[in-house]
Amino acid sequence: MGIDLTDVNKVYQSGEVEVHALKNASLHIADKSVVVILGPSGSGKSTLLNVIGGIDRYESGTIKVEGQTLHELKDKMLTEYRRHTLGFIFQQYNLIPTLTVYENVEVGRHLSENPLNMQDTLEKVGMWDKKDKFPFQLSGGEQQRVAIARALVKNPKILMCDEPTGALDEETGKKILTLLKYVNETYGTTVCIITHNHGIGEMAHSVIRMKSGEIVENYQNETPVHPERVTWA
Ligand SMILES: Nc1ncnc2c1ncn2[C@@H]1O[C@H](COP(=O)(O)OP(=O)(O)OP(=O)(O)O)[C@@H](O)[C@H]1O
Repeated sequence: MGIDLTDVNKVYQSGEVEVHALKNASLHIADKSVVVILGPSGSGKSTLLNVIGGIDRYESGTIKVEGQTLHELKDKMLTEYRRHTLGFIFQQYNLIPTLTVYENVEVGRHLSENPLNMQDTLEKVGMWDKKDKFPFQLSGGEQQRVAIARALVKNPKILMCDEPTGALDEETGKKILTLLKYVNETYGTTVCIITHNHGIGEMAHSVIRMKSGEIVENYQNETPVHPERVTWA
């Protein structure tokens, strides 16, 4: 089923000024694919992720995710949708500083009716041996692994990643991308990655490029490379 957008428009009212953040956006994202969304700052990448993620409402058009039409969902159903269908990962990890690694991941588990096993999830991201540490005791790459585990433990169909490697160096960033690819292959999770780093498109099944709120390019990549081999821009 995947994700389908048809003529989606999103306008932000900023004082007197209207910002047309999405202009007639239409696209299809295949189930179980890795999608990279590229574009300059302010081009609408996060807005696209937020409307698909049910964080933000849209003015017109249609978004269908796994057969559900988002604007038809009442608030309660939209909350359920965010909890069960989606996981989110951000550039700044957003871990709770007073909770251990294990406890941070438990937050994700409590949100889901059908969570994955805690130990298995923490082992998959390579953080089981650090489960009793606090975020300040971890490197950036380790914190991002915990954030991935927190999203993953919910057993989501779709993982939305907003600049997941934005705060990381090349070596660590590629390890995180390798982990996201592993999640895609192991669990069949659709992985959407927003980035400024063009090279990351090389690992994707499809690449979307945005400019001034429009999708100006959307192509399939027939030969995705291993994340370790992407050109780091
Ligand atoms: N809550 C908001 N209120 C008003 N304007 C907003 C809001 N969120 C985004 N915008 C505007 O919408 C446009 C698209 O923003 P968006 O964050 O989607 O871009 P982006 O491509 O993700 O940028 P970046 O790469 O810098 O994160 C920008 O002009 C931005 O200023």
